[in-house]
Amino acid sequence: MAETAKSDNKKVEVFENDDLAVSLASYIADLSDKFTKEKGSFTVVLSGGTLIDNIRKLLEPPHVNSVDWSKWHVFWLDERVVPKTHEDSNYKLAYDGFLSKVPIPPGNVYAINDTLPAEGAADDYEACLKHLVESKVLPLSSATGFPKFDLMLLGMGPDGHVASLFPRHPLVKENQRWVTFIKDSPKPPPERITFTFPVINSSDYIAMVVTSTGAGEEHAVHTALGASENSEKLPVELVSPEVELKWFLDKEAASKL
Ligand SMILES: O=C(O)[C@H](O)[C@@H](O)[C@H](O)[C@H](O)COP(=O)(O)O
Repeated sequence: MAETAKSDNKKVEVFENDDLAVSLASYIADLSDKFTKEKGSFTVVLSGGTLIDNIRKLLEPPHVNSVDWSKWHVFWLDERVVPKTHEDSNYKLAYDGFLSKVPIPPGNVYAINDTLPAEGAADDYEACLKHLVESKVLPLSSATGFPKFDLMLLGMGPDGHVASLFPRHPLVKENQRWVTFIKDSPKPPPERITFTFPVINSSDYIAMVVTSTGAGEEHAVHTALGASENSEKLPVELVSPEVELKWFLDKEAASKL
């Protein structure tokens, strides 16, 4: 389990078996503790996909009892435009697998408005973030002017996408909006809302969690962390938070490094 500092704020760790989930839970719990002590709250952004399963160890001792869940504020990096009860909903995935099992105040869980079409849902989520800036739950980054989250938990698709920001899609370059929408996502379902890169990169900490699904994640990991010569960067290569980017890789995802 060698740790390699790839640059000043980037760390890469490779794990076997359950070690990834154990280490990721400790990482999240430590940051929860740090931010709760420093500012009385912890703002966490979830992804869909395999991420919720990978944070499962937070539901076990010691973390389930020691984390101050009442201080958590939970957001989504991206969400599918479907009802919250739908099998494709990232909210449902997180609720069933995580949120229903910890005492986070329901008012601190910021889900998409699932009664709106994609464009309206993105506007609504951005308005929700603006309200939280006004009420001082979210600060603005002094470096970028975009909202600053404490920790974002990212997954990565085999094509190198993060959130719902896909390779060669114009949304990758969006630099005004905080939250935007996509109606032609190459990964189904097609309609989603997503945080934009300026918001992603204004966060303090990002955990990039990649566990192989057998779909070829190791190639995008190699492009992002190996000696890639590609001129056009994959979305995952554009991730650059303000304090620390930490990669959690399983052996298969790291097999081409
Ligand atoms: O709504 C989604 O599809 C997810 O939020 C998505 O952005 C996910 O994080 C990546 O696609 C990685 O997915 P896996 O973890 O399943 O590889």
